[in-house]
Amino acid sequence: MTTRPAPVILWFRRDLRLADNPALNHAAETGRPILPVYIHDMGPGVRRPGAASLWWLDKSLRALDDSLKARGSRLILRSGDSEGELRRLIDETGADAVFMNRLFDPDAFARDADIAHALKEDGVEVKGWNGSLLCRPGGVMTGSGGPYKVFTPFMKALLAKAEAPPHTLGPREIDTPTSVKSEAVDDWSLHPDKPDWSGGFDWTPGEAGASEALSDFLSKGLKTYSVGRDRPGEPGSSRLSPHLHWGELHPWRVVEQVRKAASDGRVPAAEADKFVAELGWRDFSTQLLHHFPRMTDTAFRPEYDAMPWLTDIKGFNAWKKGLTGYPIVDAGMRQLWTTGWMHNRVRMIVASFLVKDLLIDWRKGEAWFWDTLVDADLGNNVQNWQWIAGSSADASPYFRVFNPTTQGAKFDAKGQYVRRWVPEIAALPDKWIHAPWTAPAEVLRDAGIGLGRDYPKPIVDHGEARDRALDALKVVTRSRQPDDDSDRD
Ligand SMILES: Cc1cc2nc3c(=O)[nH]c(=O)nc-3n(C[C@H](O)[C@H](O)[C@H](O)COP(=O)(O)OP(=O)(O)OC[C@H]3O[C@@H](n4cnc5c(N)ncnc54)[C@H](O)[C@@H]3O)c2cc1C
Repeated sequence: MTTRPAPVILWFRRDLRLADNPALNHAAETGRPILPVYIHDMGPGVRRPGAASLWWLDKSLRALDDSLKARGSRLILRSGDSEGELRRLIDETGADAVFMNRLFDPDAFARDADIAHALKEDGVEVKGWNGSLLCRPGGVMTGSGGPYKVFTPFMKALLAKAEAPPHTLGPREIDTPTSVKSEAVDDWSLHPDKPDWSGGFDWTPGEAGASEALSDFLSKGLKTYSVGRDRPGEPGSSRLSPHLHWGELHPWRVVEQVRKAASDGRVPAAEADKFVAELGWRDFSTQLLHHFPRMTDTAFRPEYDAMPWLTDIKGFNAWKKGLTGYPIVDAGMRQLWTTGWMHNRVRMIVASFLVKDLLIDWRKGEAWFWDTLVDADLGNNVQNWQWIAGSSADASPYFRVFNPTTQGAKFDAKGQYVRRWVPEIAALPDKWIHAPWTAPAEVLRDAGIGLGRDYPKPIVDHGEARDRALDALKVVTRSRQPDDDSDRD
């Protein structure tokens, strides 16, 4: 009688795909049965996903299960403490190996290291790979051996050193023992219900949805990406962020396809390069957080923790609800709430408004984004919020204050974006769409708008708020001079 070899546990986390999945490929190479498992661990230690992320997870797990079933396998679902559930599965099945793609967020990384250490002590083989970044943190370091703190040299070094792994589709058949019990995703209540505000989430989570989004972008937005990515009223960016966050496609596949579009002459090379550079911010943010884990809660530049933030509950609520009286800010916050996503240019504008015009701590904004974004990602969210606050490593200086009116006029000149998300002022002519309070009384009357009745008057005067922010900054540093509007590039 032949005994079945001990299975390998394939621990899925934020790598919810079968193609280009190093842990899956290595598990398949062992020739042993594979136990694909996802553990829903909402315990302390690692930041829990926000509500919009859980919405995504719900759908992505179902899609992954379908893909596994098509290969003769299935996704085993367990909930509870990660180490405890892995041990339970090991006891139940006799598995003696755990393969995973690494998470690089500091808390998850530390937890996984503890789990690996403990399991190895008990004779279990534990192995991890990079399946989510162009280059694992630490893969490129400065000449003096430290982590990069400035984006441009980081990206240059990354592109010079890191190599795309070969494209793989994963095994055609996956042998998974049928006797192992799984929980049901329905029982996890990941989809919001009190209230269910996800009616406007127009996304297709999962590997197939990610491929579709990439194809769509290659044939449309990429051609004019460098300009289009800054036009919130047009579909100019890839919208790949939630797919990338959940690991539904490998970033190197994205880079390869984008570069191929350029080498085939379908898009200008400069557009492809610009896109790859933006994608690099994802690696940059993650490696920064990995090397400086305190960044999740404290300013990268510690002097910024002395900022005299205000507790402005009314202002914070107006910001969250999209009722600040600044149309581009309100449009962004409503897009976020309705769709679980916000355009990058507008993320910068609304973040600057919160941190500078309202003088509210960036951590409050980061937490709101964390709960409401389908692409909420610790490295990207924390790094970008600190970038806006001026406290990150390679940050926009604090004295650069985004002017919501001129930003709106520049990047949403015809007001398409604002009209879509702030319909109560849609009838205003373009000239006043980004500053309704400056419109003459008869223009407002003709457009049927009563300011303060149909749409709020600005909750702060931007000029005064800017001066107040710069005053507050004096607490932090007296060495910099005030400047005007900021553009990231
Ligand atoms: C305050 C603030 C908070 C943010 N929070 C997040 C977050 O939680 N999760 C997140 O994925 N992005 C975050 N971003 C970055 C950026 O806004 C989004 O990645 C982008 O809007 C996603 O849309 P896209 O996929 O169409 O981007 P594209 O322009 O098509 O870019 C392609 C990919 O590159 C990466 N990327 C692009 N810009 C950035 C950037 N500035 N930083 C890091 N990666 C980038 C993303 O993975 C993105 O999907 C934040 C930006 C700001 C200003």
